[in-house]
Amino acid sequence: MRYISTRGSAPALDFESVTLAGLATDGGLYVPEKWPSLSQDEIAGMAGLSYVETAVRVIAPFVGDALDEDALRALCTQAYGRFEHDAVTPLVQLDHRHWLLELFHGPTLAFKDVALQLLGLLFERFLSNRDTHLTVVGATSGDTGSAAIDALAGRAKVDIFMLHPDGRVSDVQRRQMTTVLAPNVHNIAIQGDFDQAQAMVKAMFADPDFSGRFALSAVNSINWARLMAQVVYYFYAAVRLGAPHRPVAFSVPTGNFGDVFAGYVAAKMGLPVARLIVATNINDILHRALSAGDYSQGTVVPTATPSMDIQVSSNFERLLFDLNGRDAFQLAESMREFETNRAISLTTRQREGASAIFTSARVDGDDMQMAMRWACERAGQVIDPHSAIGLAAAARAEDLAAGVPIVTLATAHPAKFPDAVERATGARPALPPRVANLFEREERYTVLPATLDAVTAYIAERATPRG
Ligand SMILES: Cc1ncc(COP(=O)(O)O)c(C=O)c1O
Ligand SMILES: N[C@@H](CCOP(=O)(O)O)C(=O)O
Repeated sequence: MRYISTRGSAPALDFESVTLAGLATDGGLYVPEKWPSLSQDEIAGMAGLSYVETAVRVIAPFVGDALDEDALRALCTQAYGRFEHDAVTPLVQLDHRHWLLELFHGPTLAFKDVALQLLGLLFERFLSNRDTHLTVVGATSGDTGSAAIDALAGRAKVDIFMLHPDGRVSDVQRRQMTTVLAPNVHNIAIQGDFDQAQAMVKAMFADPDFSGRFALSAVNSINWARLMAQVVYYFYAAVRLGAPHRPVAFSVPTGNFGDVFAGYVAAKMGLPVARLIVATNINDILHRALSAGDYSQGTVVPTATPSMDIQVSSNFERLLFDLNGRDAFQLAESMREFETNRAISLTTRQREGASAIFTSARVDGDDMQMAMRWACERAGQVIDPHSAIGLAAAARAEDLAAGVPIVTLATAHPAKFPDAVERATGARPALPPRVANLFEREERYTVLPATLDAVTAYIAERATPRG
């Protein structure tokens, strides 16, 4: 399998190189040259398989000869062995139509663990044969940071520098990052928002001097391997609900468009996905783009769903590329226009292609709270505010054919957002035992202004040059 950049002027790479590279050198995002497909029989053959075996079948076409099947199985077994639920990502029924796909049973209690536990192991394996020291730079609105730090803390040949928006993540999210004191972990709180942090990360990749001195890599969903690992749970859930003989819809709380793009990839591979519902909070660039073709950056408004407080959704570029006939020249033009004007309009072709599978909904704080209360009172489930945005959007999908189950992705454990959960339901969720002493641990992080100079100087002083 080869990977090409959405902007067309970076070299095509194999799986190992694309995993280590993260972002393409032309500023684009890597996608497989061709979507692999699984036949209806192959999908039917996933019935009853464990999560690990499902992962091996879904991931194998993407890794090519970088890993043989036994090696892939060993990595998946190790990665998902750290999850606290035997099913890894269990399905929970809410009523006759609605289901929750619980993605938060990993070490840091959010869906990011599903991909990052595997990515940490892939980095280790691919670095073991190379004389390279990796400098991972990442941006987080709360969950990617802790999951990536857990996956990489203490590993040889890699340093991680994680930027989070100062004061705009929950206390649990911040402490999950800042109490990891391994010497290769560097937490930076920037005095700005997530979009500024993400823009700085991309600028570091685009700076030939900086990226020439350090072997940069990414743990955000700009890294293809992140999305690849997330495709698995769409198959796992849909097969349990009757796929390939029955189509299934998914409602996905969305920020950077990574999780829901993984659902699009599953559909491209042959999974019968009836619909992908893109659920945003009031930071609604994706809802405006999908409902009106208006992809224009607004100001980020802090909400009770901080992980979705994003107004530039990196992975939307992957969708725009695919929907416009993979025309890299046109896409690069559009992205240049976006970088200059902070706005683009979707082409008719892109809008029509998107509407064949995506719908979207903007969910405000009141509707989010109502969904949390509904889940608690009617279905006995305490859910986190991000998952509630997804559930509220799912409840609006009244036009879906009868008999199509709607699976809402439950992206974080409610205990990561105890204040918001308590406000909505009156119940304060306790931290699970694996993180119970979080508030007693020492924290370490550095606050920096949201300027590229300040952040690159900080990193350059501490990072190890490429080998
Ligand atoms: C809890 C939670 N829900 C939803 C999202 C949105 O996911 P994505 O950025 O992949 O759209 C995030 C952050 O990414 C998150 O941390
Ligand atoms: N919500 C995310 C933002 C970064 O998204 P990613 O999926 O691209 O890493 C977070 O929790 O950090």
